[in-house]
Amino acid sequence: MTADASAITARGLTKRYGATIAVDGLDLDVPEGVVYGFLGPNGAGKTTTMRILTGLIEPTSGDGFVDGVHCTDRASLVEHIGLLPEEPPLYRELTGREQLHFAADLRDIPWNAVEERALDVAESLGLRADLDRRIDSYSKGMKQKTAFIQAVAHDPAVVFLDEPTAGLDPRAAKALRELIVDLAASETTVFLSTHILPVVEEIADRVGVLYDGRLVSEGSPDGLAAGSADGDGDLEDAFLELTGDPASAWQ
Ligand SMILES: Nc1ncnc2c1ncn2[C@@H]1O[C@H](COP(=O)(O)OP(=O)(O)OP(=O)(O)O)[C@@H](O)[C@H]1O
Repeated sequence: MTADASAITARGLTKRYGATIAVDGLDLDVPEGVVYGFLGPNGAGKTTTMRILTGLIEPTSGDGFVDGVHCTDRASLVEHIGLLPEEPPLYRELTGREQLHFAADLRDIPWNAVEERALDVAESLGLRADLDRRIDSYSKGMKQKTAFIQAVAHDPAVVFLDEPTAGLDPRAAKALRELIVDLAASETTVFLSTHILPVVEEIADRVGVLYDGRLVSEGSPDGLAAGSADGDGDLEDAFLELTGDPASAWQ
């Protein structure tokens, strides 16, 4: 199979853990320069999908391409992608600035090639003044900001974000949403996994809903909401209908 023009393509992507099928024959086509909201209930397979597409684990079968690079070609993939995982890997004994240097080094990118962009993002998130403090003195939100900067500083073609606003105060969360929209406006593709549906309604161009490892619906946030049973529901109504019986959903 060859890559096509999509930023992200998956064909029959499958991941099994023993008897558990975490991702089950997933087909995806994410166009370039969009914010793609990747939704699904706990255990649906979102993290597993992102781990496959970012080369952290290999699929059991099927293919995935990101910016034209096969997901098992980890060495090539690294310059094309940025990843903010659920539990960001940060070295507590480094300062924020040293951590960002280190992340650039890992990609073989000189710090001066990413410095301006990294500092701009730090400024937008209100972290710039704290960059010379050690990470072990950072709050949860400050660590999250550092991890986000680390994911985007090298200007990758595709950024994978897992709950990027976790731990951020309302001002920082707003700034981060604006940064995500700016990324897409500059042709970066943002693959956004979150349970915060209003964020998806606000900033996603397309939404895919995963359930039991399968894509059960895809479209614009408005399109999905309009597809809910009464036709005038919101994304939450559509999500609950697509992923279980809304009458039995916890209120
Ligand atoms: N390393 C692993 N070993 C065994 N099972 C796993 C492993 N990783 C994930 N799973 C299983 O795969 C399924 C999908 O998990 P995954 O973490 O991808 O879901 P998720 O959609 O990201 O969930 P959440 O919203 O809770 O983060 C779950 O049944 C989970 O228990």
